[in-house]
Amino acid sequence: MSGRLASEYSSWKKLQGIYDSQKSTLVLKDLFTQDPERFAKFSKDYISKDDPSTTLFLDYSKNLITQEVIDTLLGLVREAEVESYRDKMFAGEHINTSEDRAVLHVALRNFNDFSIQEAGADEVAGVLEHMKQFSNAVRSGEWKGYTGKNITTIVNIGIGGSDLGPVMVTEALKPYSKRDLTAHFVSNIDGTHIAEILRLCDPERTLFIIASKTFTTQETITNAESAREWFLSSAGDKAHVAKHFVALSTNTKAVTAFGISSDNMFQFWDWVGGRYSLWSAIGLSIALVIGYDNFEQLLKGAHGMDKHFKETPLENNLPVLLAIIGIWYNDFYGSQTHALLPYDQYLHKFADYFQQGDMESNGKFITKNGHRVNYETGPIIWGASGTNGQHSFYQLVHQGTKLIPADFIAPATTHNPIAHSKHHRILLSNFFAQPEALAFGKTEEEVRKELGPNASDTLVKSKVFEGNRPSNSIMFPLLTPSTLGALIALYEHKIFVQGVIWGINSFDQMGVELGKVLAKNILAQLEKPEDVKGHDSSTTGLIHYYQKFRKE
Ligand SMILES: O=P(O)(O)OC[C@H]1O[C@@H](O)[C@@H](O)[C@@H](O)[C@@H]1O
Repeated sequence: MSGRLASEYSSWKKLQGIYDSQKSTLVLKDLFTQDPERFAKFSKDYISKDDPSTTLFLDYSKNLITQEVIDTLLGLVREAEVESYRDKMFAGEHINTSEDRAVLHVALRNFNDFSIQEAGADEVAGVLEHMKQFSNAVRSGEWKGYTGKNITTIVNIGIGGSDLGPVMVTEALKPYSKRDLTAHFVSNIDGTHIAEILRLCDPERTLFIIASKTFTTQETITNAESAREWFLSSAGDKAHVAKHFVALSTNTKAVTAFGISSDNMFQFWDWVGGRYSLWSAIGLSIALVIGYDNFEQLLKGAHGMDKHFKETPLENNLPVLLAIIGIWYNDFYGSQTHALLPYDQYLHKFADYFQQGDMESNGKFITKNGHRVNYETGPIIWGASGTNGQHSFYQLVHQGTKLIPADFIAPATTHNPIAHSKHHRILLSNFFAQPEALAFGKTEEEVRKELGPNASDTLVKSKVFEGNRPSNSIMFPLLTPSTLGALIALYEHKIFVQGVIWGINSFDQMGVELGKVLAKNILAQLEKPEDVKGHDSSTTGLIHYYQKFRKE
């Protein structure tokens, strides 16, 4: 991050020039015809240096790029000093400047490879050991509830980064889960969420995991208090809380005040951002569900990608490539969104997860130096698992008026090869067909040929696919814990690279604060109409409407 606005870089200006002069010739059909080597040139294999069985394959040939575009985008990466910022992150420098904090999720999965000096980095192994002991004890049945029964249900209570990561990963790695241990996740303050989950729980066999970095988040603390009240209405004695409540937090004081002993607290540190915290104690529910060894594989998979990001030249660096291609569409083509489309049911929460990961990180208009950007920053992230999306929003992706770059993600093999893998072959045939159709479309001539001479012009036109809609394809042999770790770290570092180029701080989240403050003020005014003060007429009117129906 050089301190300048991205638009001031010479490579940015050059990119604008390339876009203006070459836009009409950047046509995928032609680019593929002109260069039979295009796929070989614009695809990369990732093989983990630590564990060669962990691999990913990235095909980025179906993008509106030439070697010149890529080279110029890489020039942007250099001008923005991304490598130096990356090294600062790994060294523990306080690159989260607004909060004066290091950004060290890489330290949580380091396994002694990188030397990191920040306070707390030397405590990571100890917390992992605590997580290992505890998860083994619960899974083996050695840890008993207050009536001497095994734990069969865990309920993670957390929100945002203290929820989405554990939810996504436990879903993604279900084939590795202990099937007789049920995991629930409560996040919403809406009492319906916890009420419906508690209906499924037996107080004698349920473990509540209160996950909150700050331990002050209103939703989490309120849900945790209601869970404790529900538990005590059966257990009676407060001493039993120790067997059924644990906390994952950086705030020992608040955890103890809640009534959870520090023995049952799993620590982490202020340099772990909420949306980067699944690798920390926040991952306890993951370790409980898939077992500690698999959790460690997840960390190791991410560590392999960290090494790749840190050590690989820019032109072969997968997170860098994803980042610059994203910038090309976001800042030059004017794309507003980016779709994540995993063709893997186990990854059905992947887009939700990176919606927070990306949008909370890069949804900012002020640079680290306090200037307003004069370009677009983070895209809107959305998506759903294939093939469901095809029967819903793909219509707009194919024939709508917007350019929506997309990442298609799929495993070559499945954990569920039912019907001799027939399902998986059909799934993959769609995974291959969609990016092809998006890229190459269907011409009027092709449609006419298909429909015959009697087809009306209108019908023919409605069936034309313009094509030239870009996508990346990411494949891997099987969705294993280490592959998932590498895949998540790939996107984390993509977000990092983009943030550095845009000159913003990807690691604070000031934008979520205002809503919290306003809601607290209003909460104090909800009882009586005469208390409702200081609002616009719309907000006042809405609160008065509520007050007509208000019940205890
Ligand atoms: O883990 P706690 O502190 O409860 O925070 C939960 C979430 O709160 C939100 O307001 C954001 O700041 C998120 O980044 C964070 O993950």
